[in-house]
Amino acid sequence: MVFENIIVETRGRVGLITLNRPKALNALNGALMEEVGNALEAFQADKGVGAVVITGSEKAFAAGADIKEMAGLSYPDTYLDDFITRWDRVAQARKPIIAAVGGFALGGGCEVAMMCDFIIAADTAKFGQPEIKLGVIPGAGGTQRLTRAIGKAKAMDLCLTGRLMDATEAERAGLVARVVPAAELVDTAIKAAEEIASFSAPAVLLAKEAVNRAFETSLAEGLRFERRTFQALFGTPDQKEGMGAFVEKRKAEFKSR
Ligand SMILES: CC(C)=CC(=O)SCCNC(=O)CCNC(=O)[C@H](O)C(C)(C)COP(=O)(O)OP(=O)(O)OC[C@H]1O[C@@H](n2cnc3c(N)ncnc32)[C@H](O)[C@@H]1OP(=O)(O)O
Repeated sequence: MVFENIIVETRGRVGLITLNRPKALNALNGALMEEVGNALEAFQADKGVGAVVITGSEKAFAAGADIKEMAGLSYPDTYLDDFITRWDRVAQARKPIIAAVGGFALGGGCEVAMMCDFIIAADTAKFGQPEIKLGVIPGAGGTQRLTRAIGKAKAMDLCLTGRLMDATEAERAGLVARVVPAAELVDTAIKAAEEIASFSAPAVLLAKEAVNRAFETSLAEGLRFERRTFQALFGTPDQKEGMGAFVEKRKAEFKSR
């Protein structure tokens, strides 16, 4: 598969997608997002890949949706084409995705990072939803995922003022899982993804599904889903291997079965 706006590689059992429109600070145009969706689908089909990392450049993870591409659109254009629906391929991916964010993650950039399962940020990262300065509001989850991640007060602050939040504040607020020195960003994310990929794939995918349930359903429903999923995993050879290896004081060798 040939990609023009992203670089796609595998590192061991990790799929790595690097957003690569440096002159536009990785502004997310239709072509780039189509390529990201296609790369994720290819990684989904590849049994050798257990987790994915999406990253950008040192200066920008992504400075948002491509304003130049959107500027001339009318309401019927945006409503009928609904281009952001195509971005949902990130949120709908079944394998875990880590966003490794350095530099700007603004507007759609912050939203794509939030579609991933967790964010590891460089100490240089800056997050924001500055759409208000463009006369619009976030359109790819910024008012919803951000509010669930950091709460109403901070989400309102960011969406209404358009101010940026640095990595320390983002970690304190709960948007970011870890902050690391910029030089260690991609290696740290790949190491975390490698660790995830070394576990039992059914357990990993179900853990992702169960955590996501917490955002979509009541506590009682979520707990029921978690309990049934936990119980079902006792039907897998990997549960026997994982617990057997602990008892026998050896490293588990999961077969994803
Ligand atoms: C998802 C939805 C529905 C909406 C959105 O995401 S709306 C977009 C939200 N993002 C923004 O509003 C950020 C826009 N960018 C900036 O404010 C600045 O570029 C910056 C603060 C991130 C960086 O400023 P800096 O002075 O360091 O760099 P620039 O000269 O401004 O940018 C370099 C180069 O990149 C182009 N660029 C940057 N962001 C975008 C973008 N979102 N869309 C299209 N192009 C972008 C910028 O125009 C410049 O290129 P040119 O010199 O060729 O114009």
